[in-house]
Order: sequence, then structure tokens, then C-alpha cells
Amino acid sequence: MQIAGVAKHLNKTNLKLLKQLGVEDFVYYSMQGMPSTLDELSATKDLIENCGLRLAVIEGGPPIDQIVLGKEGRDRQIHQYIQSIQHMGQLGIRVLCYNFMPQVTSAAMVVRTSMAFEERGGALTSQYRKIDLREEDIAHNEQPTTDEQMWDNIEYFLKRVVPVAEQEEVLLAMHPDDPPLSPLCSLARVMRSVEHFDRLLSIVDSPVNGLTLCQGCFAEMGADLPNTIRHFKERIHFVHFRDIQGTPTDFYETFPDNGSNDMLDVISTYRDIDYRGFIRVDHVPLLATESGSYDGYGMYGHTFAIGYLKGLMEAVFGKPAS
Ligand SMILES: O=C(O)[C@@H](O)[C@@H](O)[C@H](O)[C@H](O)CO
Repeated sequence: MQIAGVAKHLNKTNLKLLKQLGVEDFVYYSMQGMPSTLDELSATKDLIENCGLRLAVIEGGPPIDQIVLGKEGRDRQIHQYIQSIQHMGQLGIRVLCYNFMPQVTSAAMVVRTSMAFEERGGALTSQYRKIDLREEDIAHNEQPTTDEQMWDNIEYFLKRVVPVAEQEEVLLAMHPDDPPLSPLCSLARVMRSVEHFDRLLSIVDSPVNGLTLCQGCFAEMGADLPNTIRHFKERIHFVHFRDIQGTPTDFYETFPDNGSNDMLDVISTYRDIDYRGFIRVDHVPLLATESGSYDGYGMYGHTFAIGYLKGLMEAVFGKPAS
């Protein structure tokens, strides 16, 4: 298992910071799409490599909104999706983390009711409380959707994309819905339980059809993390390292050392299943040294969480050879 670093703002300073923390691999993260031509993706890879890191994971991926809701533009988007997977294959980028949340607005994807909940020492973090969610928080013009429509849309997508991913040796890592609750404002969200992930994996039973073990989301589901990791084993293609406190309908995100799960046990479980993929730090609280509003991607918080993760990994795997 290796740490891959993420920086919402892809610039040389952040890349250099990750390198200084001892990170060797990088996650390109954008919910607005990814470089769409081979040349653009190759230039992004060069920028990252010039700072001494490898481009290992694409997160977010190509536009998927039409695919998710089964709309008339979905074949065009699938065509673009296939091309992007081919580009990744050509450039040796082996992991694609994506999600199937209705992408009607960013507010309809990772849904929170507060972005200013106070964690330890007043560090800002996010909170979701079902009772606080109002319809107008997720304004959209879509017709209500059902679970079975969403499953049909996933199947339509996977049947066309998985064969290409197999050929290109690109691992597809479906990220859970966050929060894993459905429907939210009349839109169904199916990636919300261990059983539903089993169904996802069986729709096209290929080794490349896998998941992102987002610790935060599976914890939000109320799932036991070590058992869940053992359950999915080799179909885990990517890991998000974070934690929460609370229940599916009332939780807040925590520092990774301040949540409800035993992180040493969790990291030991990845060793037990011989997980060989990447793990990245996910949402972190906003610290006093930072300005702006909370978005989970402050570099100070990431620096703390990477250090903590490195310590856990050293305890479990031993000191890496220098
Ligand atoms: O901060 C985030 O956006 C992530 O926690 C996920 O929502 C994840 O990146 C996406 O779902 C991947 O497509």
C-alpha cells in the first residue's frame, strides 16, 4: 500500500510540499472533468513528474452527469469516457476513481448541512444532519428517480466501459454516495451500502470493476471498517483515509485521529488482505493557520493527516527502506 497525495489546487508549491512529506505518487482531483485530450493529459503528467511525483490516480474523471441520469447525452459521454480510459492506459495511469451521485449541482453530490462545524480546538469541518436538510438546499429541475433507474444506468455504463478498462489495464474505483442516503431531494442514490456495492461488482464481474474504500462513507453507513475491507478484498482499487463521528443521519467529519474508528486496526487490515494499491488522505478540518472557508482540502490539514498516516503505516508495515 502506498500513499498518494492530492492537492485541489494543482500547482508547483503543493506538489513540492507533497514531495517534501515523502509522498511519491499523486492523485489528479477534479469534479469538473479531466484533461480531455491525450496531449493535455500528457502535459499534466509532465507537470507532476517535473516535481518528482508520479501521476497515479485520476479522481472525478470525465463528465458523467448524462450517464448517471440516463439522459440523451449519455452515449456521447460514454464515447468520451472510453477515450479518456484509453489515454490513461497509454500514459500508464492505472486508477480511475469516480462516483454515481446525481451530478445536478455540486451541492447535490457530497451533501452537507454545515461547513462550519467545530471540531477539536474549533477547527472547521463539515456536518450532515438529516433534520437540517431543506429541499431548497439542492435545487434542481430533474424528475424524481428510482433505485432501479439508477441500476439500469450503471449497468448501461459498465457494460460499455469495463471491456475497455480491461484492455487498457485501468482499474475502475466507484466511490460511495456521500452521505449514503437515498433519495436526497427526490433523487435516488444507490451506492449506499455494502450490499449495493456487491451488486455493483456483480453487474460486470471483472477484476477491474471495483471500488474506492472511502473509510468516511462506509463509516457513515454504519459499516464495520475492518470487516468491510476484508469483505471487498481485491476489488478495492483505491482508499480514502478519513473518519467521522455519528450516525448515517447525523454525523460530522473528524481529524483522522479523532473519529470513531480504530485507525491502527484499519491499516492493519489492509496489510492482512495484502492491499497493494494507493491510499489518499481525504477531507480534513480547516486549521487556524489557513484562511477561506472549509472544503476538506486544506494543505495544513492534509500535511497533518499524511504524517499521521505515515506513522500508522510504519507501525504496521515497518520502516520503509530509504
Ligand atoms: O471530496 C470529494 O469530492 C471526495 O470525497 C469524493 O466525493 C470523491 O472525490 C468523488 O466522489 C470521486 O468521484
